Amino acid sequence: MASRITFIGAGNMATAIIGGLIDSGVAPTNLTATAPNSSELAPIKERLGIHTQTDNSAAVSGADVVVLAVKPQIMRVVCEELKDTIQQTRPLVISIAAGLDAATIDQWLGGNNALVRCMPNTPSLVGCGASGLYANSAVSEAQRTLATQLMEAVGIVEWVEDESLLAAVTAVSGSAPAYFFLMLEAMEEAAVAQGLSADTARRLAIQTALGAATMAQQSDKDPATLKQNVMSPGGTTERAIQHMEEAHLRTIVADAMQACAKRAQEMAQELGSH
Ligand SMILES: NC(=O)C1=CN([C@@H]2O[C@H](COP(=O)(O)OP(=O)(O)OC[C@H]3O[C@@H](n4cnc5c(N)ncnc54)[C@H](O)[C@@H]3O)[C@@H](O)[C@H]2O)C=CC1
Ligand SMILES: O=C(O)[C@@H]1CCC=N1
Repeated sequence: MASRITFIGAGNMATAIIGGLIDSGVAPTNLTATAPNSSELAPIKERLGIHTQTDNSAAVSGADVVVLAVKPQIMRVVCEELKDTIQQTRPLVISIAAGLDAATIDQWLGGNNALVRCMPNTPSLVGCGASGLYANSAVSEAQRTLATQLMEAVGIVEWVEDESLLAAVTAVSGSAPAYFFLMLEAMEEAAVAQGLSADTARRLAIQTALGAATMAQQSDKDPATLKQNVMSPGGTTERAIQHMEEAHLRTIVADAMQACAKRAQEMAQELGSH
């Protein structure tokens, strides 16, 4: 991918995508990241070899793709700062902000922009990202392909044609690495309580999560069947799963994902009165 890509914001999500892009073979010199303080940018420049800038407008001039990777709460200010340059240079704009809808961001950027909304996740850093994408009507087929290539460099891509479904994507993949990290935390704590060292417990739990995810990905069997295959009748797993079902784990997960999607919708309303 020879495109010049500028990231506005150089935080957790931007650096995860940048790291994944570089690992996938994108030249660091084609990548620029911005932040208000050069003290935040210096270690990123040093570690990744990308260009860095504290001036957002200067950073977007000459870019083919601009990735808006700041917190939703400051997106408006940032867009207004970029508006004039973007109206002149017309790059493909990709917003990764949770909640904020495409029409709002487009309006903040002066209107008629080719805009993709993307909900990525932090495993992009290790090439195992999962991103949901939505394109507004100004996005060309070539730009859609470019956005797909960009995010496929760091993981899998699923397009949605109904923008409101990005809230569900946020619940099932954008926020979801945290659910699995919570599970790892809880399993480590429980194993330590049963006498294992924290190191041993963590290594075993992480490898098991990786193994289960890899099996689920590679197998032609669904997760329910794979689960059943671990459960010997009258055995240990059956007892553990019975406990989780009786504690309503499915309801807990459903409620948490509902709350997550609802928060994405609330954020759109709070921040995006276009
Ligand atoms: N962290 C995650 O797992 C995910 C985050 N997102 C979205 O990504 C966006 C960024 O989130 P994080 O990376 O977690 O936040 P973060 O706080 O780690 O990064 C924000 C970055 O924006 C920079 N920044 C602040 N003001 C700026 C300005 N005026 N101009 C340029 N840069 C500025 C900060 O210095 C920082 O580098 C958010 O909109 C969030 O909704 C989406 C999916 C997953
Ligand atoms: O928690 C958040 O708001 C962001 C969006 C998805 C993951 N992190």
